[in-house]
Amino acid sequence: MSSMPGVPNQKSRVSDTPLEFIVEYLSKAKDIADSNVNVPEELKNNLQKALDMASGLDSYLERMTSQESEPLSELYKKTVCHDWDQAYKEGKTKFRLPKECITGHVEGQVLKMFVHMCKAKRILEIGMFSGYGALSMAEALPEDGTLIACELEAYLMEFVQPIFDKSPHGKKISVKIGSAMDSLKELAEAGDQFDMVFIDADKGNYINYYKFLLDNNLLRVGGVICVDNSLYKGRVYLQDSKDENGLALRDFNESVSKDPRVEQVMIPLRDGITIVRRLPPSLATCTMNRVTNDDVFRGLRGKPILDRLRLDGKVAYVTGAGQGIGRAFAHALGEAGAKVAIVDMDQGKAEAVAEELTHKGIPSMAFTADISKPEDVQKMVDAIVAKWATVHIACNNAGINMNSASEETSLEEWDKTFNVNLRGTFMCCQAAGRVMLKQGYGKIINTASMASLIVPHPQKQLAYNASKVGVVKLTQTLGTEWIDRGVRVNCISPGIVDTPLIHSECLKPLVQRWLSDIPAGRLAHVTDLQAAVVYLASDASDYMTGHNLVIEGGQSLW
Ligand SMILES: C[S@@+](CC[C@H](N)C(=O)[O-])C[C@H]1O[C@@H](n2cnc3c(N)ncnc32)[C@H](O)[C@@H]1O
Repeated sequence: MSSMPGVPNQKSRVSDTPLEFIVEYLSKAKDIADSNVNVPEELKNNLQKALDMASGLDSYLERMTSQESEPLSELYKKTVCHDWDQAYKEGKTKFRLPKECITGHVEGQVLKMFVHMCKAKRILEIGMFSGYGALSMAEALPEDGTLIACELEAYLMEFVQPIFDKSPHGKKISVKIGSAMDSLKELAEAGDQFDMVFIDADKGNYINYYKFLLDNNLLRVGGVICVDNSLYKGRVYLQDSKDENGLALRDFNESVSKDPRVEQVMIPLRDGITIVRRLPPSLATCTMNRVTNDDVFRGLRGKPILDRLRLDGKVAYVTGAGQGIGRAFAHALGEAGAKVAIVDMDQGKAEAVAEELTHKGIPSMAFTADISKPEDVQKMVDAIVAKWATVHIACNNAGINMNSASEETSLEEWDKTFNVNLRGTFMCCQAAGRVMLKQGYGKIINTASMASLIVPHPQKQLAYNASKVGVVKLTQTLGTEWIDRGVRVNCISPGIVDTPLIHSECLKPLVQRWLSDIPAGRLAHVTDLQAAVVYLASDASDYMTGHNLVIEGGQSLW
């Protein structure tokens, strides 16, 4: 943080960290050395170097750390400028609150990083004070994330709320006023659980908070507790220390270091911050507690269910990925960890979507192909194998739909539709399938349609409907023929998807008609289909093959 007029900087606001003490002692030693002619120059020089080294560290950390947000900066300023002694004298606070206990810029950023790194969605803070740590962590929470802050002093709520209200992240925070232990009991009673907890309240109770969190499952397995002040002014390791809080923290640190339920590391940041991670239950405790230690308990191959949906290291392609469903599939596969080749007839669109993925840090490539042409299909698979050595996931999504009354459907329209929708999909299955059969592993996901089950109306689309029934039969046949060689083939049948085109004036009556046929009361969004493609592409669906996964808001049931 750059120092603001009238606002003390980090150096003057923190006066009790081990580093600050070292600076103070070095400074005193240097003064004594300088005033004594008998002290050798070399000793004075070394003292100066040690002093420079120690005193420059905090401000360097400040400068090299990302700037805080405007609301955090305002919160900091408001906190350090507030007369806390006066608030105490006027009976607004039960205790005298020292402004130095604010978490502050660097530590706030560290907490924010932890939230990002452990992808926390639910956070508990014990000891909020003026809300700097709470708002820092809330900034890193996703939109639907929540932070519950426990705070003894009701006055702090009115102090901080106006700034929480100014921040777009303030609404994620709810404050529980009262003794933190009472709040913890309430949360445990309600069966609440947290991904991350920040303990920063009365030091004597740290051990009680910690034990209660673990004994009552308030911290999920794999979750972390960040403990502030774990170095407590250095008192935890100075043998002659009599400081009550220092001794409490020393006992606390000892207890944590002996607790087999966790692993921990102490970081010498400011007054010390310990990161404690709750470990999965050990085999020994499983046997003791008569737990059935099988794949269900441990997760297949040790992976919890959401990890089994990950596609890390997988190579995928999606045809028709330049827009609509294909684009949504490509993003979903990439977000789940796969490298994705964006295949489309339109080079510009393929490149634009590949660029979107690159922007999100997903390895991708653009490839132009007309999947009704055998040579294009083979070149597509060859190009992907040349770049990424293999294909694990083939998403054959490209398709066309032309409307005409059946008695007027031309052979040209019929052939064109079948050439893309069925013949093209078959050629893609075959070209990708050959690579997959050779390596004994593959996931093919074809895009069929709800039209494979019902006859969508009132529009007339015979060739499309018939071609999509063909895609389902193609899927069922390949799915059963190839499964014993590690290749699963499934298809997704979307209902009517909401696209910009559908909103044109002339299609309005048609949309009204469709809506009355859909139990879900709305058209499908491309995002409704994303989880399905990830599931079918992942190892979680290994026992599923030849399946037609229908996602149509219930339309085919009416
Ligand atoms: C070190 S400050 C917290 C700083 C804060 N985490 C931040 O980010 O700036 C400690 C806070 O804990 C609160 N506190 C102390 N004892 C408490 C208790 N038993 N229950 C709840 N809050 C408590 C104090 O009122 C004070 O606001």
